[in-house]
Amino acid sequence: MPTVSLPKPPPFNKSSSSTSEDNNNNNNISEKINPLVFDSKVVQYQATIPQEFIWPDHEKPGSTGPPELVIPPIDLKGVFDGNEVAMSDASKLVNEACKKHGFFLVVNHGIDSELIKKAHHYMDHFFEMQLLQKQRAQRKVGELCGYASSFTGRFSSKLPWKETLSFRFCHDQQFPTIVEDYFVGVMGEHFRDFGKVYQEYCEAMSKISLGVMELLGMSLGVGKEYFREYFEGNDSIMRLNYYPVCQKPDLTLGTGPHCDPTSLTILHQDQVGGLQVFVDDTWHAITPNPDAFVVNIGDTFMALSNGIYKSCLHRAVVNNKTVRRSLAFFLSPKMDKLVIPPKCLAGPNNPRLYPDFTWSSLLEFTQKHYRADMKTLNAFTQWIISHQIN
Ligand SMILES: C=C1C[C@]23C[C@H]1CC[C@H]2[C@]1(C)CCC[C@@](C)(C(=O)O)[C@H]1[C@@H]3C(=O)O
Ligand SMILES: O=C(O)CCC(=O)C(=O)O
Ligand SMILES: [Fe+2]
Repeated sequence: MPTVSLPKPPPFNKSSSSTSEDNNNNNNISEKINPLVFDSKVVQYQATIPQEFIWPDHEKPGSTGPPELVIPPIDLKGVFDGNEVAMSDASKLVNEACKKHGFFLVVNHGIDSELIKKAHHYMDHFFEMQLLQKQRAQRKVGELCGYASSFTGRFSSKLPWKETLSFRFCHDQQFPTIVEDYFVGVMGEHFRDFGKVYQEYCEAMSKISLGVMELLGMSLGVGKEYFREYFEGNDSIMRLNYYPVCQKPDLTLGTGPHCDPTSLTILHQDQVGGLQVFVDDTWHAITPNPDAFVVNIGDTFMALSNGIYKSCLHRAVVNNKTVRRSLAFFLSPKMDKLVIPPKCLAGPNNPRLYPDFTWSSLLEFTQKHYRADMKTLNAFTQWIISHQIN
């Protein structure tokens, strides 16, 4: 993914060291002295958890599972068929959920269940390789695409108990095989079938995302086409999450508490369970449903809705029994797209909450200056204001 450079403001409280840093603490441990390696084949058996993976007491997941969040899944069947009543019913449910916590489930989405199964199964072709093989796709500092074994070398504390593989998808005729080409490029010809599977999966995710954008447009009263057109040429991110077994799951987190900085997330989790959403001041478990996709609003869409819809606060916990996998499609507009809410969503009674910005500038902020958490958009807003070049 090209990193689009911002106008060059002074560095964002850059530490002197070039090693890892994160916004929550700037203690810089040089990886050169004792490089921390997160090898899933090793860490799954470790009873002693390295300090860097142990979360602060107030963020630890605790040993008892939280209550389940029970919300009615939204049936997309009629919505996608143009059934007015189905669209009206669904848009009311979406409006209620997104105003409150930014999370909902969709069923009857039309995505082939065999494709979903294949997308889960193919993950193991990559993640079960030896670490050195996986590191052929190693993600570079400041970039989003590639393989990461936790984020050793990127962050210095509160490291997530996961491996990730992230890649770009463009809904654009000019890039019809971008995913397949990426994997053949970094892993070789024997990864062509792997790339084809995720090319097809991303095309399905883009299709469902644009359908949900019609629903969101209707629910906000701006009409079906407004957001669909805005995201038509989306330049999105696909991420495969692989959470190894952890012997001390009450000390660690697979993915820490955060709001996705992107616009909309379409997530499919396997049957293990571990996704949690923060609603009514408490964490709630999302019970896996193989027929449902989890959909959550991200920071960029919260800004597009002028704060009317909430970016969903969520996290993922791990367990001491079995590996967990999830497929996350992060819908994002083109890099240079300006994030400005439609005029009808801002006015004297509801003033603008966020400045105009491009998606690429927010993405770069999360990749080079700030570890995305539950305050990213406010931190980004402050950063823009404090570096305003007039
Ligand atoms: C734009 C992105 C940054 C992250 C991947 C996508 C959307 C979600 C973001 C992330 C998952 C939020 C939690 C922190 C993070 C560092 C992670 O745990 O992976 C975030 C991703 C990233 O910066 O790599
Ligand atoms: O794995 C999950 O269930 C959640 C992952 C997530 O929130 C993310 O990748 O942004
Ligand atoms: Fe997320």
